[in-house]
Amino acid sequence: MMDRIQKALTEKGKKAFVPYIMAGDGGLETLKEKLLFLQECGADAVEIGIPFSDPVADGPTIQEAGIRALSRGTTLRKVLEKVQTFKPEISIPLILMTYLNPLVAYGLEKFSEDAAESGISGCIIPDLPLEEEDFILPALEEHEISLISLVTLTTPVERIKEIGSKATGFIYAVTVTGITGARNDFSEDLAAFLSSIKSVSRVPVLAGFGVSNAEQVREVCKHCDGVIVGSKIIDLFEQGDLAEIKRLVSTSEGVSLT
Ligand SMILES: O=P(O)(O)OC[C@@H](O)[C@@H](O)c1c[nH]c2ccccc12
Repeated sequence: MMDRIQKALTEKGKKAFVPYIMAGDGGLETLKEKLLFLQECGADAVEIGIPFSDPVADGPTIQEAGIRALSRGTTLRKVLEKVQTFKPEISIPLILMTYLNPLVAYGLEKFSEDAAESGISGCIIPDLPLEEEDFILPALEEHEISLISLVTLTTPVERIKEIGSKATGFIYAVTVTGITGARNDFSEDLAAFLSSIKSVSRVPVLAGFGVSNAEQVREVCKHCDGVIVGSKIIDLFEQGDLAEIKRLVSTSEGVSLT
């Protein structure tokens, strides 16, 4: 059975575009307007980052956004409470990107319950290894929250197969060896990497890390089902360039699913 995220990413018959924003960057009161704007631009889901003091996978742009958000006192609890206030206005799936620590501090059961209450459809937890998934999976499953799996260029084939057979929501294919942030070009192996994941995955495969312009969106989308764009979206919100965000998000409009 398709879960809510899978459905949203495939039902339009086009490649998916999933922007990432940092909750609390610019103040938590801007979260609603940013989400509504992205939804209106045609985003198929939004990844909401929870700021954390030791964000091991984050590049400079996301780290700085996280520091800005933390300095305004943003916490996981406040984010969930805020999202709950405008939940009826959001029709696209919201996916939380958080490291494990804030979840453990919150309490896994309580978190899953509150997240579901706020309408959260999925979670990305980059520092949770596959072998430890059972730590949180039952609580998430009970509340119909998908745990999104990450696959990187260095993930062995056998492991990709295992992830592909179990994945829910979508598979997040990390397109670079390193941290988040804009890049000029991708690995030559990118096409092969993405096709190998697609061949074993029962859910859509979305690629992220380093995608920062329309040309890259089109290029990467040739080999998978959609893209995730973080640092560039954060920069554009910082600059107040909403027109460019709209243009970038709509790039995937014209690219059909293959
Ligand atoms: O910023 P980029 O290069 O566009 O990549 C997306 C990324 O920022 C977002 O998905 C993300 C932010 N922090 C993460 C940690 C792990 C995995 C993914 C993420």
